[in-house]
Amino acid sequence: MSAAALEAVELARSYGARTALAGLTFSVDSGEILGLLGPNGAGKTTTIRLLTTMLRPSSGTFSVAGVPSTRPVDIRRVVGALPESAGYPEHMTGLEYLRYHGRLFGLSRGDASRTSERLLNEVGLAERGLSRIATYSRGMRQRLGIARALVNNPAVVFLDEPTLGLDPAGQRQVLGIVRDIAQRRGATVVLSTHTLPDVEEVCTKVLILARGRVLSAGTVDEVTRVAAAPGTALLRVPTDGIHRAMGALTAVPHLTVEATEGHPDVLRLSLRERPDDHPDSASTALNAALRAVLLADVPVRSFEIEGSRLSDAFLSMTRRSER
Ligand SMILES: Nc1ncnc2c1ncn2[C@@H]1O[C@H](COP(=O)(O)OP(=O)(O)OP(=O)(O)O)[C@@H](O)[C@H]1O
Repeated sequence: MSAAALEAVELARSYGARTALAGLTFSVDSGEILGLLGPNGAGKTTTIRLLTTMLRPSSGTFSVAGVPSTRPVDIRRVVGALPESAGYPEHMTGLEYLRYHGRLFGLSRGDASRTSERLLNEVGLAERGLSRIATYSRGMRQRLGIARALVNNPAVVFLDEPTLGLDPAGQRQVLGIVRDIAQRRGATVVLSTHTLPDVEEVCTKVLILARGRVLSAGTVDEVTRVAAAPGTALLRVPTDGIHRAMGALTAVPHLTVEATEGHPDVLRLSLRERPDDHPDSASTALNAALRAVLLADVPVRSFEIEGSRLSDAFLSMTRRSER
């Protein structure tokens, strides 16, 4: 059995004729935080539901902490999950809620109480453990949901959009907890989100899905470098040189030149087609563009290559997958 905390091999799921997930293969180690990204309908929730055994795969296998997917009851013992829209019993206190879930996992009364108090502390709810959940804010509910997902001391924790709808302070708190889960507990976290800055901030790895397929996987740096790599650039020249610059750029192959709204001195250069997806080919075309403008004696005020952030990578890859 593999040493990875979480491993999937050719995992697929269809709903009738619709393929929600096709051939998902990846692995993550203990203590890693994997960002699961993708536009609506990409297959993120399906992935989480498969890996937490709420859904059966149409084909493929996976393992969690060495437990194979053929043993779903045992998998449930080693995973924890915060679903996308978790509901809570409003009349219970946070402490009662966690104790109840501890008991469901077979903890003794004493252990369930001790574990619940420790978890309330871990998610910053120690002061509010005796208040009814009805009085909790959205951020407090999310943190309680994360505490619940940790009740069985899982090897892998799945969090579906944990920062959705939280204010910046609430987001910070949740991301701090996510980091602690990985660093202090040594657990693996799978974080499904649309919030790219969250991923850049806490994730060690990223998996980008679109239409049920993997578009890219690797560290944040790798994904950003390969996908977003210099695909567009902003060129600033004196306003009276703009037509000359445009004329010079028409000779550069694979390049689209557009004006930018509200900035008469700025042109956006992008690659019309890519002979291959190698980042160097994009750099070569943009370098040729810059050279052409300089050879036409147009003074270049600035030349900024875009695409060094994960959000650019995400947009460029998901846009390409729509074609
Ligand atoms: N129960 C179902 N029956 C039929 N089709 C489904 C079902 N659940 C999901 N799908 C389809 O499977 C695909 C993947 O959906 P999924 O919910 O996994 O995407 P997602 O990435 O989580 O999207 P979102 O970001 O909107 O939550 C979509 O095309 C969706 O319409």
